[in-house]
Amino acid sequence: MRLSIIGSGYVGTTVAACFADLGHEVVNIDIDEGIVETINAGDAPIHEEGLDELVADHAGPEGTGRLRATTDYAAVLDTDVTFLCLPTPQNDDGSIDLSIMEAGASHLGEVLADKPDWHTVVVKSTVVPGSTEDAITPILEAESGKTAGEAFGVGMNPEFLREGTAVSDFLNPDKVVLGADDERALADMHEVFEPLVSRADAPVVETDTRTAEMIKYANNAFLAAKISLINDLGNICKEFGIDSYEVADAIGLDDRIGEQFLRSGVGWGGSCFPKDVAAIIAAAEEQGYDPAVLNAAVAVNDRQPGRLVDLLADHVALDGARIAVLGLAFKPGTDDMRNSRAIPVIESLQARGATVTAYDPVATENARDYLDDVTYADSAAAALDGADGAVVVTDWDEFAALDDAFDNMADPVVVDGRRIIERRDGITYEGLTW
Ligand SMILES: NC(=O)C1=CN([C@@H]2O[C@H](COP(=O)(O)OP(=O)(O)OC[C@H]3O[C@@H](n4cnc5c(N)ncnc54)[C@H](O)[C@@H]3O)[C@@H](O)[C@H]2O)C=CC1
Ligand SMILES: O=C(O)[C@H]1O[C@H](OP(=O)(O)OP(=O)(O)OC[C@H]2O[C@@H](n3ccc(=O)[nH]c3=O)[C@H](O)[C@@H]2O)[C@H](O)[C@@H](O)[C@@H]1O
Repeated sequence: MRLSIIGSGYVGTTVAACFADLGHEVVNIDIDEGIVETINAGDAPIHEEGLDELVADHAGPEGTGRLRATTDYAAVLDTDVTFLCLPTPQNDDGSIDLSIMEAGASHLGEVLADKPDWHTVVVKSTVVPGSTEDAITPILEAESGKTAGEAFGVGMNPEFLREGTAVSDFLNPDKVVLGADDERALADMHEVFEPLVSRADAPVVETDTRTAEMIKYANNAFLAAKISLINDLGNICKEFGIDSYEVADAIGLDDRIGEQFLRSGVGWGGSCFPKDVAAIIAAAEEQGYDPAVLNAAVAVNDRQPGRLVDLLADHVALDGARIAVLGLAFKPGTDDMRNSRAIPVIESLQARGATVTAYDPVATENARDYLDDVTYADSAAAALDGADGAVVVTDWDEFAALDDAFDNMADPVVVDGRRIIERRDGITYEGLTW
């Protein structure tokens, strides 16, 4: 099929490259000319394992030609289905900010006015229940002068990929959720996903758009709350001198609990859990419901960075100290700094008079946009050299291999927020929840 993917960020680029790999003809539309040029040169605009290869295979000079990028929305006219993969950030009060989606829908609607035949528009961005029906569809209708269900169809297809493993998550989904209030839109979505579903043998959940929207929030809120619960329990373990990872390993054997997402530590960050939990809380409150568990999940998450710094302060006088921060990205495998726990950790260290030398294998450039007065080291060993203490914020594998580097610290105190460093002789080691 011929697909247009609007937005070439983490989701849009991954989805576009994977659909091209599955045999579709795909055009990526983004307002950022740099991103468009990068894709057309055969390179991935973001750091994701396997993405460079896919973009090179299909958009590069030697590629199949099944993937290209443009800034021109008119490219939609030569396609059958459009996916909206635009950002859905939060307002100051935590509620969803749909303005970018609305702007995208408006451009798309203008173009659809000139489309002679049927077209299906699929909302892939994470949007609160009712957004597709009440906000996006009316804009498409107003700008195109056409009626949804007659000239074009609208569907909602939430995305569950994780950053760092985006390509493999997209190609091996646990489920594919197809939300539509229109039979033809649903049929188009089935046709788009057919090569993926048959290859991955993934279950398909067919539902209406509102339920599809809610499934996405329920999925993220459940996972975020699961981490906050294990963090809460981990904090209790720490008070008792118990290793929360031993406890987590045991409870994870209960199928009803499951072993995944039980890694306690400095908490959840990233571009989605924080904003999505905030958005569904705000949406629930707007309906007059107080989501007590989700509010508690946020409260526990907000406390973990401060607990990490407090633990370091138990061993190191922070005022005037130089602290090494290992890891900046919100999780390993990505250069994404959005809502990284490194931000509150570093700000708290600085507020307490410490200076910070930080190291991350890939996120340093992005970190410069989020943090002030940080010195960036070229390696973990260089960050640790002469430091008065260290905290671990991201569980990059390479930190597990550190050994002699700790010997060069002025004071070898290591507070681990991710359980990646092994206890060893010669260092004072504290785990956040163990
Ligand atoms: N990042 C992730 O792992 C996941 C994100 N999501 C959801 O997917 C949506 C997109 O997220 P990301 O891909 O992370 O966003 P992103 O910020 O990485 O990328 C968005 C892209 O849209 C472009 N853009 C902005 N306005 C535009 C416009 N009017 N027309 C065309 N392009 C425009 C930007 O230049 C950027 O390249 C959000 O709703 C997010 O919650 C869902 C699952 C996973
Ligand atoms: O909606 C989204 O954008 C995505 O949000 C998350 O994916 P992502 O944010 O990329 O990363 P995760 O692997 O879920 O990690 C999120 C945060 O939780 C933390 N985490 C994760 C697992 C765990 O056991 N403990 C823990 O603290 C990570 O360090 C990270 O800061 C979801 O896992 C995806 O299914 C979803 O599509």
